[in-house]
Amino acid sequence: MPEYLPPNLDIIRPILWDSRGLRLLDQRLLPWREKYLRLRTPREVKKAIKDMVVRGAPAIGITGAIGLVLGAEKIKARSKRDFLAKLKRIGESLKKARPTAVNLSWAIDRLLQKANEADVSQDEIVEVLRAEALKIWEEDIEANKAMGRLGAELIPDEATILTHCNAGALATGGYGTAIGVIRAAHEAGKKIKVLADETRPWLQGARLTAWELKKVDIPVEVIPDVAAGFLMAQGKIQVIVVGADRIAVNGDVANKIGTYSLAVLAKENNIPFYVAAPLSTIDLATPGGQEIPIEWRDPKEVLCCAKRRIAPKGVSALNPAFDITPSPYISAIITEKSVVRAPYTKGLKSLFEV
Ligand SMILES: CSC[C@H]1O[C@H](OP(=O)(O)O)[C@H](O)[C@@H]1O
Repeated sequence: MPEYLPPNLDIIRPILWDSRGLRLLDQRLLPWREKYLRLRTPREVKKAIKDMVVRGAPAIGITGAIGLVLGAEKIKARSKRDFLAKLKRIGESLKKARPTAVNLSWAIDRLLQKANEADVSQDEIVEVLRAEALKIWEEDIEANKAMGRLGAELIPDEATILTHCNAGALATGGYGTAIGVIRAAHEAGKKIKVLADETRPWLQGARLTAWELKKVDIPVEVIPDVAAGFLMAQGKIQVIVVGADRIAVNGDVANKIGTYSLAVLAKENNIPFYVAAPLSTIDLATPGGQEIPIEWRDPKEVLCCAKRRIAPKGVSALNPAFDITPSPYISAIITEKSVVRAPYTKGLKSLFEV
């Protein structure tokens, strides 16, 4: 059974792919159980992304791309034109799984463009798409390691680093963006330790970041989200590094809900606030944060904790999954190419100049 995996696969593997389909580490069950779900169709992949079996901007981009390949393998078409039209419909449907992270639409559009450009037979297009999906995956791991190296230079030795949500190997193709910076600083011999916001309501920090950092032997403690400001004011945090789901061309950042509050508190306490993200998360077509679509999820995610309802029946909840941090609150954006500082529009655009 051939496996389709990048050569530089990380030790933490949320995504596995072989000729029988796609296997996803079910992140809803971590840290209690390490169980893989097998998916064979784009519909199953779309549901897995929507239900957050896999989550994190680059990881859902890679997963969406593989979902498109799974669909392409099964298309019955009368002509290449018919094949491409059916492929596009599958891609457009996958894009709708989650709206905020630009990586999902970016990855799907990259494969659709590759299919349209390929001057090969319909069967050969599937091979082209499979190769492109793997290339996206491999590029993401390399990008994480490159931004890790660049970001680690910003981390003081013996620093306590606060991070929010999970921007690690579980959220990417491997190694991580914000967690990649942390891993690189640790691997460079810096005696750092991490405070992980629990990140209500989905608890990506307490459940996923703590699980990841423990696996790679990086000291980590979980804190309630609401404790971050106090710990900053007490001088217990020297630097903050978070991931991103979409970065507008002016440097405004969409990231997990709670990020904006951290950025304002960081500025108030003169603590550097860094965003680590690959170029695939930068969306030059989005002028500013107000144009980024924010996903609102099921209120039940707020109203329940550990499968028990924590609010009285008849009381609902608001559950915005992301917020927008205006660029003036961001000290720098760490990418695989360079560390970009204000003025962000010029710096971010220059990353894409050939
Ligand atoms: C490296 S992208 C990680 C990014 O995605 C997370 O959101 P979710 O868990 O809902 O997919 C969060 O915003 C992280 O910063």
